[in-house]
Amino acid sequence: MPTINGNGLRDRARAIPEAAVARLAVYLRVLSGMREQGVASVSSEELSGAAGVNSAKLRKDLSYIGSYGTRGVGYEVEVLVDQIERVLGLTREQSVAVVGIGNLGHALANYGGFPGRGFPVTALFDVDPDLMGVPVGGIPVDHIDDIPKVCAAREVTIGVIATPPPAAQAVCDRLVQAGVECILNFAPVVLQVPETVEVRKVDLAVELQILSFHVARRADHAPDADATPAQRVNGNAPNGVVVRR
Ligand SMILES: NC(=O)c1ccc[n+]([C@@H]2O[C@H](COP(=O)([O-])OP(=O)(O)OC[C@H]3O[C@@H](n4cnc5c(N)ncnc54)[C@H](O)[C@@H]3O)[C@@H](O)[C@H]2O)c1
Repeated sequence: MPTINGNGLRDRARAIPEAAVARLAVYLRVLSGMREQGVASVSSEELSGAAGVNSAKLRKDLSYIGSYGTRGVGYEVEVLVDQIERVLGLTREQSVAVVGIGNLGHALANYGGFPGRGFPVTALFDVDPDLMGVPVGGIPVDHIDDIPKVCAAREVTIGVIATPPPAAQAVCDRLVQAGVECILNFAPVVLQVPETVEVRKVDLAVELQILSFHVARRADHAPDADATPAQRVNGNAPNGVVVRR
């Protein structure tokens, strides 16, 4: 199985489309589970089925990182995990700070799934006096004035913003001034950052709208397009006639 490393890997990583990067992260999650179960090799069909993408797309995605598999054997799980981790920059842990410890911040801080994926939450910040020093998920909440000191001491590389929208830009500026170069923003605002800083925005409402679009489009193309979803599930058209499939 051809592999690439060093500069070659970094050059290739720069050329990978954003959507493929997101799928590589999904393959990594699936492959890590397989590795835990002692699976040594996996076919592209098995991996694509488990990841929920078609196998042609999977092979194309893996070709971006120079992994083509072996006919009749497939991909070596251990090797593929290592390659994807290196392309995604996961060879060292990324320490995460969450700012805004309200409903969302509490959920993120208490979620136990991040450390195992290489993203331990190590710092929490808020402005609410009642929260200062209170442990959430085992980590005491600090005031945002302490962002520079705490982020430096805990080597924070990723800042998660879970504040109300009006506070998000100022919080982002503080994180950037503290040397944090990756921001995951949950607040529904567009953040201004220097070119050296990467921002990803999470908006569940947008995801729901995309789902809604797909459902609506599928319904438009269905033979019983005028039926309600319940009628389609039951096989009944609006006029009470049973639809045959
Ligand atoms: N992206 C999504 O899908 C999604 C989903 C839910 C919520 N949100 C967004 O996440 C944010 C948080 O939502 P929530 O329900 O947890 O709100 P919340 O009101 O429960 O919590 C907000 C927290 O931020 C703190 N805060 C306020 N100003 C601050 C500042 N300047 N610095 C640091 N902390 C500050 C508050 O004290 C509070 O603890 C909102 O912007 C909301 O719109 C996004």
